[in-house]
Amino acid sequence: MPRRIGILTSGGDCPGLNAVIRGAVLKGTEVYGQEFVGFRDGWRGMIEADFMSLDRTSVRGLAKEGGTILGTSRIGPYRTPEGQPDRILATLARNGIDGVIAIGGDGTMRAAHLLHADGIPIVGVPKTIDNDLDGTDYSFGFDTAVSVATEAIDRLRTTGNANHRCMILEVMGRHAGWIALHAGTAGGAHAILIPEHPESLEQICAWVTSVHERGRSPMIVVAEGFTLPGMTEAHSDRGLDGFGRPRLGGIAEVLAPMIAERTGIETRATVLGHIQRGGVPTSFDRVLATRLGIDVIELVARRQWGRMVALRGTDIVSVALAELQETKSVPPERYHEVRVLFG
Ligand SMILES: Nc1ncnc2c1ncn2[C@@H]1O[C@H](COP(=O)(O)OP(=O)(O)OP(=O)(O)O)[C@@H](O)[C@H]1O
Ligand SMILES: O=P(O)(O)OC[C@H]1O[C@](O)(CO)[C@@H](O)[C@@H]1O
Ligand SMILES: [Mg+2]
Repeated sequence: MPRRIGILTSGGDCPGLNAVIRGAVLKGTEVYGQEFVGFRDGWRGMIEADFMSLDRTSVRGLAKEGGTILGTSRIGPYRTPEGQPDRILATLARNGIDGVIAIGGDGTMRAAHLLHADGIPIVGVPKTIDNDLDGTDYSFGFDTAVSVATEAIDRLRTTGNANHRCMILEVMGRHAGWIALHAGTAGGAHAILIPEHPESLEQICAWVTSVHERGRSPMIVVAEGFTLPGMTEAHSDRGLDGFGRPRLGGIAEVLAPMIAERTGIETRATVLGHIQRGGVPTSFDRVLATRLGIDVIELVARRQWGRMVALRGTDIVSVALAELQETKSVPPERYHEVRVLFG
């Protein structure tokens, strides 16, 4: 039975991370008598042996807290001499750590898979507001982000209607438009634009015009990774993230003047940004995160390294990290199901 376990949170933060940590620590300490440490700032803490002790007291009241008490980062393994697997194994052994629980998104799970293949005892817990992680029906954080984005749509509608304007809300979603799809559907958007399904400017303007002609304020929801035909990459003018990828954001500001010019309708853009990632998790996300935290301890107890806990229907199951596909995209039929309501 692994006795001392290290936990880390990696990638963007996400409401529910603390609930996972609490669920895992409570189950592990109370049921299996395990001891826990928390690596600070994701993989960095594991690589540099920068960790804090996690006991029952340190996770008290955490189910409802946003962010992560451990901190997170996009600093990863393999990039420095200390980040090589043999050095990581030696660091873990030196500190008496028998296994690692990595809570993160698709990137974190890819890194965990590589580390497992290189001999590191590691299991995964899926998190991401983007809901783009394969292998799990939903990831916690998504429901919270959708709630925040839906409220933003409701608010933009009243000001849009008062001023007879077209309103555009930009939400997160680098490769997948799940937040846009769900929030846009919940908020009754007149068009939803997602990375998986390009729409032409002509089509977008036709929807906007038809809504305006009915005397309503057109409401468009766009995911940050959406591209117009002819754009080779998602809009980015904010430099690179900690892993060297372009930081997205701002496509709504690009679209607004184009739509205004073509339709003659005054158009305003709002970029929701990190507001959708902060704050308290919804009760759905608290329950999902807590269950994943509880159940990942079973993987650890049975030394089922190289696996990730996941939601399948209403059950928590586990899947091999090796079997995860690149991105869980919005399927065409899910998009076309709501597209018939656009305009
Ligand atoms: N293929 C990879 N090889 C090695 N390390 C990786 C790999 N992919 C990701 N990582 C490491 O894991 C970190 C977390 O991944 P990433 O930044 O993609 O966030 P994520 O876990 O997908 O979460 P989210 O997308 O929700 O923010 C990266 O910043 C990087 O340090
Ligand atoms: O500003 P940061 O922390 O790099 O995060 C932005 C990215 O994080 C995500 O929200 C995933 O958490 C992506 O949709 C977005 O591109
Ligand atoms: Mg990701």
